[in-house]
Amino acid sequence: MEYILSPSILSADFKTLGDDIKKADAAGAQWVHIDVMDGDFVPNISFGMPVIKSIRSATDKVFDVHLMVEEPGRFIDEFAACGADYITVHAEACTHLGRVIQQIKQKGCKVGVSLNPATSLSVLDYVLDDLDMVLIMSVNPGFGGQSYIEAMDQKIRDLRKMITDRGLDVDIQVDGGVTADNIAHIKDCGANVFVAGSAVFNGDIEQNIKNLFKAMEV
Ligand SMILES: O=C(CO)[C@H](O)[C@H](O)COP(=O)(O)O
Ligand SMILES: [Fe+2]
Repeated sequence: MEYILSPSILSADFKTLGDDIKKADAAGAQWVHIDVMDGDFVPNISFGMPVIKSIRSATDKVFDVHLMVEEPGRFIDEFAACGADYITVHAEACTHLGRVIQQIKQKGCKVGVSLNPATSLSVLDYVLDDLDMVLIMSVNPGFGGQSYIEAMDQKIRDLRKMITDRGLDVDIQVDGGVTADNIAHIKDCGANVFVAGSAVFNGDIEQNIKNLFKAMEV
């Protein structure tokens, strides 16, 4: 299984965003996690397509776009056009989740579905076979710098079992409160894609990434 670090630029310094991304890239982080917030699905607003389009020139690493947006099906064409490789939508935000999954696939992007901490895995029952990735939110979405919710350990274990039992190859991404202190434990629970915002961008980016990879023991 491939283990991937996806630094969340929500915690980067926006005045030197391109440089911060280049540092994360040079330190070996495989993906770039891009948090889009609409002020409706979550109580915060971040940034949108023009910023994504602009930073596309800073790196050729995978753009992992996490849409915290109500009815994201309205914007899939635009996010695909500005350089997203993965587009992840929240199950809670989609009236017609199956249709949005197909929209993302039709654009040639990898597709992820995200679940808030209180959302049951059962919403995946009839769509899991169509997915490249499931994003388990380990904080309530909207802000960086929150603490990992321990109850998500069992949810990750249950999801890994569900994927294995069905003989599927679906990545499990964990987002929220991931640090060098808990990343090995989250990996043991069954996750293989790790989002880290404050644990990457607060302080020395290269050293933080080294510490996360070392703790992950890749
Ligand atoms: O989706 C998110 C928030 O809704 C962010 O990706 C996440 O919170 C990362 O920040 P941190 O690692 O500091 O918790
Ligand atoms: Fe995120």
